Amino acid sequence: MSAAGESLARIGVVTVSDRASRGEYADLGGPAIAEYLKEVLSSPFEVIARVIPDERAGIAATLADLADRERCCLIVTTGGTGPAVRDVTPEATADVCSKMLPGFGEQMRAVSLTKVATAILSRQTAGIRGQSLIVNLPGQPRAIRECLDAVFPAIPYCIDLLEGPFLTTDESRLVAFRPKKK
Ligand SMILES: Nc1ncnc2c1ncn2[C@@H]1O[C@H](COP(=O)(O)OP(=O)(O)OP(=O)(O)O)[C@@H](O)[C@H]1O
Ligand SMILES: Nc1nc2c(c(=O)[nH]1)N[C@H]1C(S)=C(S)[C@@H](COP(=O)(O)O)O[C@H]1N2
Repeated sequence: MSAAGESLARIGVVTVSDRASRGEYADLGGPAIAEYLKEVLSSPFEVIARVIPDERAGIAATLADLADRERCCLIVTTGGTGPAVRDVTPEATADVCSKMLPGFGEQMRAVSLTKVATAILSRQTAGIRGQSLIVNLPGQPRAIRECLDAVFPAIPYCIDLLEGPFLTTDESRLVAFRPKKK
């Protein structure tokens, strides 16, 4: 609990990139996700960040650890969603989830396609493991904001349904959608 009595949300940020994990280039994706969360969320949260190679078993183990041991209510990945041989983030996500939420990928691709024709190449998806929502984003750092803006309005309510922390947003930046209670 924070000083204000609100529970501190833990959010996992996973960069899946062979080259960033080897230090061949600086990871711009993970910090861009953390920056986005700082801009949009008005409730307290902390980020638990990982940078890992495009290995299916390692990605699955990282996602499971962030969900089960680190108790992250939300885990956002970047990279490894495309058609290349080593792009296996959606498969690793499905490996550890009990339910998939295909609407997230559909919505992110629909919005991204208005910006870039190659958005069709991303197989990005989302799913639930225990009380964690896992959302995939493409590796291009510039895709992060476009994709998160497309789906973030639904994320706080999804986390409510998983009985996680009550996330609030800076409404001058992004309005979260919660159906009215009857
Ligand atoms: N985390 C990152 N930080 C900075 N740039 C990135 C990152 N991930 C990807 N990129 C950039 O976006 C491009 C496309 O991303 P993609 O995930 O397809 O990379 P890749 O070619 O599979 O290589 P790698 O897995 O080594 O990042 C990369 O070639 C790189 O220029
Ligand atoms: N919004 C957005 N979506 C995007 C892109 C982008 O630049 N912006 N890049 C596309 C490209 S070029 C690829 S190959 C796929 C998969 O990228 P990944 O393998 O880095 O996850 O995401 C696509 N989706």
